[in-house]
Amino acid sequence: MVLCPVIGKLQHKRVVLASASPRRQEILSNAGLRFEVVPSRFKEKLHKASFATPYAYAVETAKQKALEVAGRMHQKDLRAPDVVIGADTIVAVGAMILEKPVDKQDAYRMLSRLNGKEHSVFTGVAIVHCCSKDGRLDTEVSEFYEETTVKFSELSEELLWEYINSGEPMDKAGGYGIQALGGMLVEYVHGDFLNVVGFPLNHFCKELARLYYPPRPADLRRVRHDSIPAVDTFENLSDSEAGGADPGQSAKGGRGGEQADGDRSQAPRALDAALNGADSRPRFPTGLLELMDGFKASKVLFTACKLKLFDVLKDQGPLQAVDVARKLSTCAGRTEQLLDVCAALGLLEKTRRGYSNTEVATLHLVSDGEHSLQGVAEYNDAHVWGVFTRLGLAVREGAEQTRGALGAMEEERLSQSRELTLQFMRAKHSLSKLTAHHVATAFDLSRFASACDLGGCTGILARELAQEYPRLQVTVFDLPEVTELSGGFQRGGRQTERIRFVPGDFFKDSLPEADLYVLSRMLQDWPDDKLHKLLSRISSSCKPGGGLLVAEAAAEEEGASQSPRLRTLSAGQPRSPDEHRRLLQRHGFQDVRVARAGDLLCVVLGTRAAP
Ligand SMILES: O=c1[nH]cc([C@@H]2O[C@H](COP(=O)(O)OP(=O)(O)OP(=O)(O)O)[C@@H](O)[C@H]2O)c(=O)[nH]1
Repeated sequence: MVLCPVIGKLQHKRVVLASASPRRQEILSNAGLRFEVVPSRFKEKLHKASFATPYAYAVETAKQKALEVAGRMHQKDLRAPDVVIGADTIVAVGAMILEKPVDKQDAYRMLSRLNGKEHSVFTGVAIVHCCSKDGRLDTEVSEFYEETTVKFSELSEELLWEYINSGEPMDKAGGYGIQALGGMLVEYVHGDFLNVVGFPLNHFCKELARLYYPPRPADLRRVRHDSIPAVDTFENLSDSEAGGADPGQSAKGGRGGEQADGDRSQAPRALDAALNGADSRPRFPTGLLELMDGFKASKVLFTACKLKLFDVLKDQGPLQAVDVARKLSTCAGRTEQLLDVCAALGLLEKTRRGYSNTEVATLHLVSDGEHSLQGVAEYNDAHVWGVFTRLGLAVREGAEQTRGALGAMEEERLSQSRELTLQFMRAKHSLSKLTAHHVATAFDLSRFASACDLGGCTGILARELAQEYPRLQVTVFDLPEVTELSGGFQRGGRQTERIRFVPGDFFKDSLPEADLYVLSRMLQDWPDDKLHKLLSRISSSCKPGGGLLVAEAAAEEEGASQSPRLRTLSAGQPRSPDEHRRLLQRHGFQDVRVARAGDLLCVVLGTRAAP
C-alpha cells in the first residue's frame, strides 16, 4: 500500500495518541497506525491573546497536550513511549478563536458567528519523540498545523436550534461536526476535510516523510521547486534515503509549521525524480531486503508458538506485556518486544487493554484449533531450520538437502527419532487439513471402489476421501514408523471403518492393490530419478482403467513470478499443467485432466491406459 512505508516507520515504535477525540483515533487507525490512546490532562487554557496567530495557539496547545502525556507516562513507568502525538483543533473567525462550546448558549453564539460566512479551521499537531536518559525524559518535538476554509450557508434560527438540540455541537470545535449533521450547514470546504474533523492526515504523513526521509545533500543541490512530496510518492522512499539520520535530529529545535514550510523547497528524491524525469539510480530493493530479513520474522513466529503465547492470549487475552511475561515466566522487557513484533507482523492486536490474537492467530496459531498450524511452526523451527542452515554445505557437496523443505523433511525423518517423526506428522497433518477437502473434490472419483494414498501419513486425506465417496475403501500406505504412530491422530467416526493403514516403503515394497493411487504433495520434492522410479512403480501396479491422482503446489499463472508462499513449501519448481500432463503420459496414463484446488494446489487425474 502506498502509505505503508511512511506509516510503517512508526510500526515498531510504541506510539501514543494523546487525545480523547474518537475522530482522531478513527482517522489514525484507519490509516493503519497502531497506537495506544492516553488522553491528555493538559487544560486548554493558554492565554490566547499572547499568540500572534490562531494557529500558533493550536500548535502550542497540541504540543502541551503531548508533552503532558509523555511526562506522565515517563513518571509512571520510568519509561516513556517512543512517540506521542498531540493535536488541537480550533475554529478562527478573524482573530477570534472558537473551541468547544461549554453549553447550548455558547454553541448558539458560535454558530451564529459562523452563519453565512467563511471561517478557518486550524489543527495544530505535535509529534513528540521521547527517550529516557539516566532516568530523565528527553523529548524532541516536531510540530505543524493545517488550515482549511469552510463556508456556512445562511441558516435560520430554527435550524440552528434544531442542530444545537441534537447534542452534536458540544464536543466539537466551533460547535459543529462536519462529518455528521453539521455537514448540512456547510456550503463549501477548501482544503483537507479530515483537518476539520480533527486530524490532518495528509500533512501528518508528509511530516513523517520529512522526519524519517530527510533529503540527501545531492537532492538538495538538484531541487528546483517549492513542494513537499505528494502522498503517492512515499512508495518510492526508503530507509536508505534516510541517510542514517534519526528523526530526533531532524526534529531538533522543535521545527514549527512555518519552519517545516520553509523546508518545502527540499523536495525528497522520489518527487524530484518524478518531476525531473528519469533517475539514474536504481530503485530501492525493498523486496530483496525483506527477503534478507525474512528469517527473523519466521523465528519470531516460531518462538511465539513455542512459548504458547497465542494459547495464553486465546484463553486470557487481552493482556498487558507484564501479565503475559508472568504467565509465560519470561523476561518482561523482552516479552514486550516479542509482543510488539508479533503485532507488527499482524499476528497480534495491540490496544489500550493489552495484546490479543488477531483472527489469523486465533485460527491457525492456537495449538488446539481445528485449523492450527502450530505443528508446522514447531517442525520448521525444530528441524527444517537446521536443515536449511546446512544448505551451503549441501550445495557444495551435492547432498540432497537442497531439494527443499518438504524433501528435506521427508528425507531426514527416515532416520530420526520418534519425537521427530511425530513432529513431522503433526506438521503434515495440519497442512493436509487445509488441503484435503480440495484434493478429494477436485474431480468426481465415484467410479473408483478403492484408493491407496501413498505417503498418506496420518490419514487426513483418506478420511476426506472416505467421507466424500461412501463406497470407497481407502488404504494409507506409509513407512512403518509413521503408521505405528498414526493412531494418535484418529478421531473415530463411521468412515474410519473403510480406512486401513498399511506399513511399507513405496520405493521398495509392493504397493497395495487399488483402483486409484493418490500422491498428495509428494512429487515436487523428489529428485528426478526417484520421481520417475515412484511413478513407474505406480504405473506397474495400476490396472488399466485405474487412476492416478496427483496433488502438487500450483505454479503461478503463465508469466507471473512464483509466489513466495510456495517457495516456503518447497525449493522445487512447481510444474505447469502441461508438464504434469506430460509426466503422467510418460508413465502410461492418458486422459490427463488438471484442476486448480484452492489457491495453493494443482490436482491432476490420469487414467491408466492398457499396456
Ligand atoms: O467538524 C468537526 N470539527 C471538530 C470536531 C472535533 O472537535 C474536537 C476539537 O477539540 P480538541 O482539539 O480540543 O480535542 P478533544 O476532542 O478535546 O480531544 P483532546 O483529548 O485531543 O483534547 C475534536 O475532537 C474534533 O474531532 C469534529 O468532530 N468535527
